[in-house]
Amino acid sequence: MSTTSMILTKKNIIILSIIIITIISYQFYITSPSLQSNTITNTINTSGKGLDYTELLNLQKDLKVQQTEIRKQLEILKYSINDINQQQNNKEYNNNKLNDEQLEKEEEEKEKDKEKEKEKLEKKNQKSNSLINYEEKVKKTSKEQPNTCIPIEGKLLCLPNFIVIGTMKSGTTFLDYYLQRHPQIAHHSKKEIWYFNSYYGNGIEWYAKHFEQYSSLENQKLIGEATPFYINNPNTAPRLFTTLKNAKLILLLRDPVERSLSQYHFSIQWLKRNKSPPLEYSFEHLIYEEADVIETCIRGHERYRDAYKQRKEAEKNGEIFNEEFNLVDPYYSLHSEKNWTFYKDCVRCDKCFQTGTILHTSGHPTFGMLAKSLYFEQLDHWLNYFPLSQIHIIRYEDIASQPESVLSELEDFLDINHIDYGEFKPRNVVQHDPMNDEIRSYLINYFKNNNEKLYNLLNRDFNWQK
Ligand SMILES: Nc1ncnc2c1ncn2[C@@H]1O[C@H](COP(=O)(O)OS(=O)(=O)O)[C@@H](OP(=O)(O)O)[C@H]1O
Repeated sequence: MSTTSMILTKKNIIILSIIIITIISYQFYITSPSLQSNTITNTINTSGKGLDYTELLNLQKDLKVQQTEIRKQLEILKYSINDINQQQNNKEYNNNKLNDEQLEKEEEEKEKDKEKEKEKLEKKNQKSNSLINYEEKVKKTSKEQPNTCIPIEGKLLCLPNFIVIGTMKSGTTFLDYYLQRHPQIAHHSKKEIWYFNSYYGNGIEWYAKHFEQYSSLENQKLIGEATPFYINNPNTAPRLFTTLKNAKLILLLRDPVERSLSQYHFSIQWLKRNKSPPLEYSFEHLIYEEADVIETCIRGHERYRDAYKQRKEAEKNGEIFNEEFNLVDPYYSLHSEKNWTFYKDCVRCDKCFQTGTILHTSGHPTFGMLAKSLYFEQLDHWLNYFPLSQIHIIRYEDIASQPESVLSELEDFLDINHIDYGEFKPRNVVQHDPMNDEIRSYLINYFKNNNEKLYNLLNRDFNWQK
């Protein structure tokens, strides 16, 4: 029972008692012998005579009747109070009973929950124990470099222990082709899985299923893949770190001037292959345009950030701000009709102001011909997650000219045997004319600073065009 209803009941009792007492008193007053006796006394006093004996007897009789009546009423009142108290007690009892039952139920449910938690924990422990066992076993069997394996439905799915993270158009297909021929390296279903940049949401099991798996851990091989777009996607490094923080990383870097041109010709082919409209713009046109966008969108980010803030603020206040925003954004009006997400992202979201995000914006294969070649900025971001000692950097020009010695060094890095790969043939070649001198010197100049920074960071001269 709630406190309020208790108070109400007590209040009711008091009110009832007052009413009954009032009624009785009133009755008593009307029939009161004292009232009569007052009259009698008055009579005695005024007449000067006393009452006779019969009158006194009658008075006494009346008094007794009144007394009995009062007693009766009091009895009734007592019963009523008892009754109310009884009812109240019953209610309290019932409520207590209900509370007890509820408490019992809650206790039971708590117990059940505890049991469930216990079961879950036991299952989890069993799982992690089996993982530990597997890992221990793999450690014993594959010497230096244990695979990261996950037990799924009674089977063990093993994940890469090395990943080629970039960069696009730097001989990644060539490298992957020969690594796949090494007997200590497991086969994959395709070179580029795009898990850490695009398909992360598909889950680790999806990723693991792209690699050849072995029933016996004794035969376990090294596992690897090569997605050139990992390096320029800012999400990849943190995702890779949380999933495979011990994976060995391989990065191919090519003279950025040549890399940009290679990407341009790749784009022409890609559009043809995908039956898209052909590229209307020359290499030069796109290079100058992108340089302009990078300058205003990344380097001049403050101006855009302010415009973006203003726009958000206006939207919050229910204002329509597109007109004004477009005025401060020359690229939006210039490129909106092309529907290229590169420019839209640049002017419309603040995440593109982080260096790196704009570098991976997809939507068109020509995007980032310059940006993808700014290696220092990309690597700088990766070094927040992986130590340099974990990243084996290969100069494209070296693998192109002396593949044998480059692969031999890589075998050492991966801790696998040296093998004879036979004859080397270029892979993924796109025939194209060289660039003209004007754009070449523009590009050499464009990449100069960034290249210098890279050389300093790695303490290595890549000897690219100066
Ligand atoms: N052995 C050898 N020697 C010299 N050059 C070679 C070799 N193998 C591949 N290549 C050149 O590498 C370019 C393709 O790089 P990728 O395979 O990384 O491209 S992709 O990002 O996977 O599309 C592509 O460059 P371009 O021809 O300039 O476009 C290939 O010709």
